[in-house]
Amino acid sequence: MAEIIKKPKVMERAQSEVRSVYGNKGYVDESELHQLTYLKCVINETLRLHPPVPLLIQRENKEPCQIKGYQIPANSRIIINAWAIGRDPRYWVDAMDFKPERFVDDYLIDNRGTNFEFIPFGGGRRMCPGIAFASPNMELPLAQFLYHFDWKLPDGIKNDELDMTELFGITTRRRNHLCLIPIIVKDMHKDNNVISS
Ligand code: HEM
Repeated sequence: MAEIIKKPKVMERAQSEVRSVYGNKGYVDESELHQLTYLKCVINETLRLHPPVPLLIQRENKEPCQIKGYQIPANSRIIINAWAIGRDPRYWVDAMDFKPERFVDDYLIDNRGTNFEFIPFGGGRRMCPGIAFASPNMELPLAQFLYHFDWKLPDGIKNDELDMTELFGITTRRRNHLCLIPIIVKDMHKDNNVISS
């Protein structure tokens, strides 16, 4: 929500996708989530710039090995910086910009650990087993937010001035709560009487 409130065009495209897929149904459920292809790109782009587990889980190598000329002795503790990889200009055009379209254009980049430039859930045999549970749990609430409400920033805050500072740790989160104003879209509910007034 923080990234898309800063980019009105992204907000507009994501909202229009959710609203056209769910139409006058009056609510968003799991049944059509597979059709929200742009929304999935928004989530992937968010995971690229803000991976919740930025350093994955540490690995230890049993055998010595060599990677790109570096000798790695046995029993080294190896930390993989997924956060930095997701922002590396060698792998990403306009690396610091929030552009969900990059995943539309290059849809073959997925988040399942096969594209090493994008590993928000890690990779290999210890990658996150919760991915199938996590994905709809991000998609569903975000789609509901975008279907039922228009959103604006509180008075006095401009899009490009929104504080995006993060607190780093084993997991990463915003330093300050995101404060947004929801404006309910009543037309969405007219056939279903979800809103009584
Ligand atoms: C957006 C949500 C989530 C993200 C970004 C995420 C990310 C990750 C990452 C990066 C790892 C380390 C993988 C590696 O080092 O290769 C991990 C491990 C793990 N995750 Fe998640 N995770 C999420 C949600 C979940 C959920 C919902 C569950 C459980 C229902 C879960 C369960 C686990 C477990 C058990 C591990 C340890 C796996 C192992 O060491 O074998 N995660 N996760």
